[in-house]
Amino acid sequence: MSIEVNSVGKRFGTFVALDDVSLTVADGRLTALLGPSGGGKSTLLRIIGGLEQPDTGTVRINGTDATRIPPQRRNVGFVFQHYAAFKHLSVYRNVAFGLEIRKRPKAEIRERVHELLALVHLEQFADRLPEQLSGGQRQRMALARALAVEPSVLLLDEPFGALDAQVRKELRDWLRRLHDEVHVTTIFVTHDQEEALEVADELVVINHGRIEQVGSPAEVYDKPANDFVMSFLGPVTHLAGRLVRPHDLEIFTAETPEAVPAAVASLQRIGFEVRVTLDAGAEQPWAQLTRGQSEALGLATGDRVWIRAPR
Ligand SMILES: Nc1ncnc2c1ncn2[C@@H]1O[C@H](COP(=O)(O)OP(=O)(O)OP(=O)(O)O)[C@@H](O)[C@H]1O
Repeated sequence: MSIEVNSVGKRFGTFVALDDVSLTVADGRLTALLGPSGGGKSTLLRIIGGLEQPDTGTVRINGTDATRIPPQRRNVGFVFQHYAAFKHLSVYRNVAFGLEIRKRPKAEIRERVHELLALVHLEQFADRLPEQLSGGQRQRMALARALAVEPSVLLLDEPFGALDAQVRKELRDWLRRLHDEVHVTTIFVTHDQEEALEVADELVVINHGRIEQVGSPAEVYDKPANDFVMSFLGPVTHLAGRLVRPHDLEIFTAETPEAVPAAVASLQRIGFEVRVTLDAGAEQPWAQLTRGQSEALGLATGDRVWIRAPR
């Protein structure tokens, strides 16, 4: 189902959490709300889900004005960072819960729950209690539970936020594949640019209660609307007063048109990359090279080089 947010404003006291936010999410998309902490991502997600009321503006779900409809009647599924499972119920019963309270036939529930547990790769854990699962498995159970009642919209608020880096990475891949199978319109909140770039069809960059840019991961990364988006989406450095991606900065060992002279201040090897800090007088930009590039240039500390930002 499509979602239309129209001129939504929200204040907490005098603090403006959302300032005239408008956004359209197309049916079946996986959209990331990305931005720094406190920017208003969760507030926007909660307004879409009906957990929070906007002061101004409207939310339409599949063309219908849902602004005053309570969350339980919006047909949305939620997953939060700290998922509140029923501790005394098995994984199976946790996933079945929404169907049981809707008084669906037992056989239908059994079939649906097994289907969902297979989808999230938790079939063999059906009889365990939530506390007997790892953090990543618990979040997968949370997703199965949210999907059980066939929501039109899935809202995820930092669903992998509390997990370690390795598990987060696995769950990202998994969420992407799950979405390719299920196609439910999904909005997820993250402050992690890599997570957003990797998983989402569309990014919505939010800062200080405003949308800075909406676009595909490639558009937002390659054509940032402003310096904020550019800095937030990846590392940046300064050359000739401009923001430049360190991996776009070109280094030459001979004088080159449009390149400015600099000295190699330091070389630092970090995994597969080499960071070259340069001294260009007023500015100290840094470049990110592969080991191969660095070796081909034969750079050493103190060398005189010429550096250029891409056009
Ligand atoms: N119920 C509330 N009462 C008062 N202030 C609130 C309330 N909810 C949110 N805020 C404030 O609104 C701002 C936006 O919060 P929100 O949770 O939407 O940001 P966020 O971008 O999701 O950040 P985070 O990633 O840290 O959750 C924050 O400054 C927050 O302190």
